[in-house]
Amino acid sequence: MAIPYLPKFIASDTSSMVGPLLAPSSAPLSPPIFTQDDFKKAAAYKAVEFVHSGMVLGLGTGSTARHAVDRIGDLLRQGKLKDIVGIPTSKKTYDQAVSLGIPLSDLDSHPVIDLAIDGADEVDPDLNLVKGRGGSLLREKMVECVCKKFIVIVDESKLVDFIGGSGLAMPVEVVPYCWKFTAVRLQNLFKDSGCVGKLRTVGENGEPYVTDNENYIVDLYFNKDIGDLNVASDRILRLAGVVEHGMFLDMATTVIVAGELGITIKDKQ
Ligand SMILES: O=C(CO)[C@H](O)[C@H](O)COP(=O)(O)O
Repeated sequence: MAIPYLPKFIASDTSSMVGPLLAPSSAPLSPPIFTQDDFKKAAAYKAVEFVHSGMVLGLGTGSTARHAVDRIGDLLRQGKLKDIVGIPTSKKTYDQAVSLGIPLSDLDSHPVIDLAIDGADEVDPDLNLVKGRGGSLLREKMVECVCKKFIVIVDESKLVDFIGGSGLAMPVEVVPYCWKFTAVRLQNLFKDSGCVGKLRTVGENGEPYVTDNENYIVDLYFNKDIGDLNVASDRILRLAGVVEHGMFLDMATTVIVAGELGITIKDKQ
């Protein structure tokens, strides 16, 4: 279902609108120009329409999910949502939610989640995802695999023909112990797909990126389709030293895509 009225979903905050949308009505008509962040926000706001008072909510991580968490905070403050409990998927989201006054809990106290809203790095035609380029894949997967509904929010640049199809990383969280050994073993699993594994680093000195769980991330790059994703998933998870990978297979129940043509809602068949 394509809804060709993107501005409708971001109309409550016109500060993010750019170009002719802010121009006076007497200005010459020209096509509105939206930024990628406008699309992220539009998808996020649409997803928050599915949030109801009393829900236990999985709160995603990343620049798209951030808009959804902000919106939930706004609605709580305005009294339009009540009795929400948020389960954050990262320390960053925890901090954001605390700053917005969103009541928080964890999976020990709330093992079943009504709805999770999160971004993704890739979405394939079957709604399989790559997540974790923001580094939070483990907690995201723990939260999102126990939710009744999982809404993924993306701008249209995240749509791919096959997982790995963006040419960007498929992250794997590994224990720091002998990570090089694990990276080589991961790479060897997908030799036929030209797989290259690189340790994710930060800063000028190339220090390893450390996840919220004190692990490292090996980013896998493929130069072609890796085939059966469930087989690939099993092979990765069988390697000692691997904690979790960023393929979220058969988990999304709905994907909301925002782009030049408006918002599209895709439901898992
Ligand atoms: O998986 C994630 C973090 O681990 C993010 O949801 C994913 O990287 C998308 O991020 P963004 O919305 O900033 O593009």
